[in-house]
Amino acid sequence: MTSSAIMASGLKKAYKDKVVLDGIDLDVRAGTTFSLLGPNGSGKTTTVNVLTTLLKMDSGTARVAGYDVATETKKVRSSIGVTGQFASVDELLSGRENLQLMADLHHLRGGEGTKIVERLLERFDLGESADKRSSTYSGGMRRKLDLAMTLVGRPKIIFLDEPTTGLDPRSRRTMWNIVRELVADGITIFLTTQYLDEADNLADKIAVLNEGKLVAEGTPEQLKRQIPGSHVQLRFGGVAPLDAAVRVLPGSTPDQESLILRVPSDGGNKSLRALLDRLDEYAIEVEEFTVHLPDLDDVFFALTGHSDAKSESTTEVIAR
Ligand SMILES: Nc1ncnc2c1ncn2[C@@H]1O[C@H](COP(=O)(O)OP(=O)(O)OP(=O)(O)O)[C@@H](O)[C@H]1O
Repeated sequence: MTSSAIMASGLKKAYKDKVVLDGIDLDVRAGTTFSLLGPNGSGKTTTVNVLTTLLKMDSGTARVAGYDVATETKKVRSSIGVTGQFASVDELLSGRENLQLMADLHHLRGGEGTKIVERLLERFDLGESADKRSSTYSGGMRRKLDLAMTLVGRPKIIFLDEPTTGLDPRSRRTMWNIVRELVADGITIFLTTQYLDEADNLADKIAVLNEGKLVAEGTPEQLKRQIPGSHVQLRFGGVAPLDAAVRVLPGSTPDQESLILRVPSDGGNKSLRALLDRLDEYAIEVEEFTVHLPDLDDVFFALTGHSDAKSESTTEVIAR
């Protein structure tokens, strides 16, 4: 049976007269990845701070690992791990020393602590640099060490606050794989991110936060289905083939300046083939053929009116 790892109802938080969270409800199933997606300043970190007991909410209720965040802070804290944008790594210490320090803080004495530290160094591929000062580590290594430090306490729920902001694509992928492994081990992940592709790749469920309110919630597929944006773009070498295509492709929208024709399509093989056959039938030459499937970027834009969330495009360009 799946149960809720995190439940929140009517979370509100304001700084003076600035409302930052305006009645947030959350239900995160145990053993899943939940992503809170939102642009800069939308309230993601504030939500994490409330749920991790670092910040008191003004009103509402929240339970994490079954404990009340307002009255059972110690129990909440012992069930969770938190890694933030500002890692808790002590730069003067080596990777091994940082991990050992965490083992000591969790009272893992002697052999047990050492065993866990060695296992984590190996798991996170930090063995070779284990005895180097962590100030010499790359951004990706530091994030990995930070997460490894969190795991020393064997948390059931991990809050990852923008874990890949500022990382290069390779380090991001490594971090994503680590997150997947943690979930496979039964850990619940609460992930905040500004990256649409990150939420798309990792999350079982996404909630979109905008100006302190949840504006949408669902699986990545459910969110994408809300936006009927799929279409094909055809670029022509001149006005004559563009006009000819408009005549034979009903529902299409031409842009005379860029010589681009936008044709509604579900993007499936069958309809793409039919479209190309029709162009061939009328001997209309196309310079470029692009399939645009709606992605979370479209969803995000439609819901928030912002396009400042970052994503890798899912647009496929087929030059003819
Ligand atoms: N201590 C504070 N005092 C006053 N305003 C604050 C405080 N902390 C946060 N805010 C404001 O609350 C809003 C939400 O901030 P928050 O850090 O939760 O957003 P975020 O979605 O995590 O943004 P980012 O992606 O930039 O980290 C912002 O407008 C921020 O300026």
